[in-house]
Amino acid sequence: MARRMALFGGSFNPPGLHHLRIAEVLAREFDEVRIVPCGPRPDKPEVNSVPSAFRAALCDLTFGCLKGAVVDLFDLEQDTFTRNHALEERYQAEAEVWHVVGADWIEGGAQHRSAIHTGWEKGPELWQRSRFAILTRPGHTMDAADLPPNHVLIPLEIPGSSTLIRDSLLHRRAADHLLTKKAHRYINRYGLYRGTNPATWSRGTLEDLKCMIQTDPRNGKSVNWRDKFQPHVNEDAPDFILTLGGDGAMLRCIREYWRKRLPFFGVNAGHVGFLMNAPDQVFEQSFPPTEVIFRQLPQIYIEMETETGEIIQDYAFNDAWVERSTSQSAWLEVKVNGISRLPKLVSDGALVSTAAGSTAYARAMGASPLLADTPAWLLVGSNVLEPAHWKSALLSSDTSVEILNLECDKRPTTAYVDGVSQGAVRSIRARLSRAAAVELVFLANRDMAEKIAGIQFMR
Ligand SMILES: Nc1ncnc2c1ncn2[C@@H]1O[C@H](COP(=O)(O)OP(=O)(O)OP(=O)(O)O)[C@@H](O)[C@H]1O
Ligand SMILES: O=C(O)c1ccc[n+]([C@@H]2O[C@H](COP(=O)([O-])O)[C@@H](O)[C@H]2O)c1
Repeated sequence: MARRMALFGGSFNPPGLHHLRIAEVLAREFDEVRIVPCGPRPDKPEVNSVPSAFRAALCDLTFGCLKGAVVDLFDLEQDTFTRNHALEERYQAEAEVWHVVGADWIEGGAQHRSAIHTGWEKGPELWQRSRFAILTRPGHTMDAADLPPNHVLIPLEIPGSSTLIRDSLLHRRAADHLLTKKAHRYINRYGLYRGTNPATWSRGTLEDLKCMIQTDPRNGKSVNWRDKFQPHVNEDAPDFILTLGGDGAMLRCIREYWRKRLPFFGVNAGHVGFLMNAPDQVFEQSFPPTEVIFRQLPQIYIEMETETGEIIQDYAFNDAWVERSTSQSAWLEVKVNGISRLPKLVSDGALVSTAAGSTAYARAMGASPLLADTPAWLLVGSNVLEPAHWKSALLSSDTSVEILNLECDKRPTTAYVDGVSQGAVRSIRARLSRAAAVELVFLANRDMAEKIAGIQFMR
């Protein structure tokens, strides 16, 4: 029998407990539930009220632990709305696709006047030929004559809507019974849906919370520290991730676990530890610390074109770069927002870095470090021969950058993402991600801002 996929699209603005309950029922009925939060949509302008990165995190936080559920962040990352007919085409090679909709979408179906007929692209055609999983919904009576030809009925009595959640949050009414605990905590941290601009950092606490621990097996100090923190571990339901090691260990940990959307609290067992907290300060107070600062930091979204023309996507927390693979210097072209700004860059390579990563390789290559919440990122050349004296550029958050190898055969280049080799590439395209962000946590009096001050004023 074919694998059956429930395609559960929606604005999930925000995703609530009602959505999770629905997804749990779907996960019992289908082999997979593919959850697709939509990007900007002409029929739902309110989805733009909260930046996509927050909506993406909330979807991961709400559905991430549900077995059989997969959250597809494509639309949020690409800032688009993929219509259901296109989603069906995208997924049909993987499974038999069933479009999930609430009963509100099929009212008037018998007269070919349902919202699917009138509001979906190719609606009438899909109505006839596609498969639908119809959810009964309190407040919406369902007439059997309105059902589409190929359907399964999922009888539910789950009250709730995102409109109600948004309204409760806006008017400062309790919403904890409408959201998962993790999503509620996250919404409060960044002041989402309050009618004001969301924050990118906030003060808070880790007190009484449980963690999962990641150590660096090659770092004895980090492995020895594990026992100290063992009483605070709950591997099954952690509230934050405790990383013991250096910045490299933190980068590896972020690469592996960022989709858990849990805050990362690092304790430095390495050298620089820019992404980490200092061990003496952590050990001198109770654990988990009562006063901390949470910072939501964007990742870089990267598309790399390999030598065979394949496009590979990835995310970088600190930086991504292209480097010469042989003794020949690299000849690169750099385009910014599609405009060729450096038609021929002769160098060892070129790097893009987030503000959070600006204290690492970007700084070593001569760029100024940026405060972590600077709404900007960096492009930096490595050992630049031509154009003489060009070193780096500060980029605004909505800038896209393309680095192209002008002589792939004679002067091959390799790409690196957060220090991990991605093999030979012809080009990379990069911009700040709209869907991938990471939360780092610092002791309140030793936050990242304080560390930057230390670098800038040589302390
Ligand atoms: N309580 C519910 N019972 C059954 N179906 C629901 C319920 N809430 C939402 N749905 C269905 O889930 C899908 C995604 O919903 P969506 O994200 O738009 O949620 P919503 O809570 O209805 O949002 P909003 O209130 O912003 O319109 C839609 O097909 C919708 O009909
Ligand atoms: O395909 C379309 O043109 C189309 C237009 C509007 C809505 N939809 C789908 O309808 C579903 C429910 O949407 P909503 O508004 O309740 O979030 C969801 O899967 C959307 O992708 C689809």
